[in-house]
Amino acid sequence: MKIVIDDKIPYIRESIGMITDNAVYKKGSAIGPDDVRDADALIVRTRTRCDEALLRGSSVKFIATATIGFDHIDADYLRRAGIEWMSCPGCNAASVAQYVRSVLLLLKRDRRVRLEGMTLGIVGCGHVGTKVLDMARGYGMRVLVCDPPRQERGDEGAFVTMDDIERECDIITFHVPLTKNGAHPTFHLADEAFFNRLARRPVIINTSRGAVVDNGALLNALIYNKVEDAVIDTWEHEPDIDPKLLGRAWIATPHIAGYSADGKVNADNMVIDGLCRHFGLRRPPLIGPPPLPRTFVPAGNDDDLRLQLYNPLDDSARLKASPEDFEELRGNYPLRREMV
Ligand SMILES: NC(=O)C1=CN([C@@H]2O[C@H](COP(=O)(O)OP(=O)(O)OC[C@H]3O[C@@H](n4cnc5c(N)ncnc54)[C@H](O)[C@@H]3O)[C@@H](O)[C@H]2O)C=CC1
Ligand SMILES: O=C(O)C(=O)[C@H](O)COP(=O)(O)O
Repeated sequence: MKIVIDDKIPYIRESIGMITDNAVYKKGSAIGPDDVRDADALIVRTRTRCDEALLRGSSVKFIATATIGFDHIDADYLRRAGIEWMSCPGCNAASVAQYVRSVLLLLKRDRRVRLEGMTLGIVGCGHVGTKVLDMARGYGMRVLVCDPPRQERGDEGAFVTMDDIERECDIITFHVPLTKNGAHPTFHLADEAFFNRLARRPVIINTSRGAVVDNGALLNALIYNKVEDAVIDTWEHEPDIDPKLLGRAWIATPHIAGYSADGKVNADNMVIDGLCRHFGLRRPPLIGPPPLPRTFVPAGNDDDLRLQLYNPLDDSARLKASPEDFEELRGNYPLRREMV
């Protein structure tokens, strides 16, 4: 069985080696029709667009993306082509929540913000948003949740409109998938009109997908003081990000909010499960995350410990110093642990 695999999926090689001796590892953005023509399965990240241009005429029967987001998968084409596919729902949700928690702790420590006095708006409350909700409530924050699809399904919980988010929030964080169709598309959900309606000069956090926020409109909102600050992990046109927006953002990271070792291992295990189920194979043993480095010595109170485990300002400094290395910074990322 031939499996083509993105070469930046960590920890997976040993398990794949127990499944096939014909695994081809390649840079995600370089995987092309010639690579997949005679393949049975494809294991990708967000850097491989899986559509007709890649797959027409190939023998691929199964695709797994080791990510939560799947806007790089052309699901309609795969259905028509009879190719089964899977993503990894929730795999790195705790990692993204860790990122947002660290941002809140930096606001508290470095900006002297009293979290108990703040209103946080969560736009999109699925795997990630729910973890952010629990965490923010734990800090005594008032939290407003906008999630029209869940509200329409009659899910439990109090939901608000985007108008409420715009009017009442001091911090707004986006956790939606990138969609262009359907009843509630998220492409440019935060556009110029959104920024013009903001009442409280909030901090904007985007760890979802770059194009959920119109980056040009966000830049103008920063320039004209409509927002207090921006924390940007996901960018329009990655890796060619807007240098002006990079310069203005308080925290600017290269799409690594989900890059915990724990999240990567979760994704690997889900992918291996799906692959073995699809092809009726015996499952190799579960993969586990690596231990924390011996040099890690916990110090201080709970806030200090959490910032010691992960401080996004470190990633931000690296990206600001060399934005041209956006993909390298991701590809060679020192994966963090979510907890001790
Ligand atoms: N920066 C990073 O490293 C990572 C980014 N992500 C991104 O975060 C997104 C969210 O992840 P999850 O929470 O796991 O997804 P999820 O699918 O569990 O939750 C998304 C939520 O957004 C809601 N939603 C959809 N359209 C909406 C709209 N127009 N307005 C408000 N809510 C809307 C859905 O009803 C759902 O509850 C992913 O789709 C992915 O693009 C995910 C993991 C890592
Ligand atoms: O899971 C997702 O969705 C993400 O955005 C990942 O955390 C990052 O994607 P890749 O770097 O693995 O493509």
